[in-house]
Amino acid sequence: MTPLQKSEALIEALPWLARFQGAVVVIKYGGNAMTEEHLREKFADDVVFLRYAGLRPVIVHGGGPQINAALDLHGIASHFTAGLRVTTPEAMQVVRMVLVGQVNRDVVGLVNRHGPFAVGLSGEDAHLFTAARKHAIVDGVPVDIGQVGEIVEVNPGAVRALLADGRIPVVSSIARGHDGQIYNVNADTAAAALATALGAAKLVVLTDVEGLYADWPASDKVIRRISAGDLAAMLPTLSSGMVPKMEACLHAVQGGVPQAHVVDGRQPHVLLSEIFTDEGIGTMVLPDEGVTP
Ligand SMILES: Nc1ncnc2c1ncn2[C@@H]1O[C@H](COP(=O)(O)OP(=O)(O)O)[C@@H](O)[C@H]1O
Ligand SMILES: CC(=O)N[C@@H](CCC(=O)OP(=O)(O)O)C(=O)O
Repeated sequence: MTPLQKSEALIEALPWLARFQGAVVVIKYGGNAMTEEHLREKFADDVVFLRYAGLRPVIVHGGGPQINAALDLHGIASHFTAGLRVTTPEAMQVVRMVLVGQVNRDVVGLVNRHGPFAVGLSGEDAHLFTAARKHAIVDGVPVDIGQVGEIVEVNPGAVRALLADGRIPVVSSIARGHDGQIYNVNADTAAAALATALGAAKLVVLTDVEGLYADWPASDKVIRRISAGDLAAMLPTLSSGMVPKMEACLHAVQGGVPQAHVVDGRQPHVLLSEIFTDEGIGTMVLPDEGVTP
């Protein structure tokens, strides 16, 4: 690249830099998107770039595959119902240990190679997330899935204080209940709840597929834009991990977040491509009035 091309690439970002100056962007970093070392470093570079560019990034991380590995090691069987891990009390201890003690630390460490930015939080801290026991709905019938929580209250004060101090909050999706128990919350759900509570300008969900496939697994045609109404109609047809993910995007947009994106975390620098270009990366969910047919 010549110096002129470099300058042109930078200046192309000007409209987005102006638009998102000071904006809070909540980034859901999925466990499947963090399996390769070189991609993890690029992800952290992107987040720090956003911070220096004047945005206020907040990371909510997952860790599904990392939890699976630890449960296997402990000889604890685990399965998913409607995209949610059935969580026994003994599995809950492992989930918390892996998310808060391992994955959170790894993400904080990657970001902090660049300076004193990242501060890790569990959703339990300062009552960030309060949850109630959630039941999965299978064929219209509520099914008990153990210590899985749905978020009933978000108290984002601690996150706001960190943002005001120029930090990058890194949040694990564990919540406390009014009943004193701890709950395992799907990380997409947690990210959407936090994006809504913070009045974020965007929710960006990094996963291991290109976006929402129109007719998965029969075809890999990616839906580029979808309205909240059309997504609500499509939800009952979705399977596995896409159920909580798309439900989360829908709730964020219905809760006032102007746009939610599902993007491919296996693509290097996908976060910068999404925020600073008009290339149509992944799937964008918009409020009903925001989608032109
Ligand atoms: N319609 C769909 N479009 C894309 N992926 C789908 C769809 N339905 C199910 N999936 C599956 O959902 C997975 C993503 O969910 P999940 O594994 O929970 O990701 P993450 O760990 O990033 O949260 C994809 O890898 C894919 O196998
Ligand atoms: C209730 C529930 O399913 N919790 C998830 C929490 C982690 C998560 O969501 O991780 P990913 O984003 O990598 O899928 C779990 O136990 O796997």
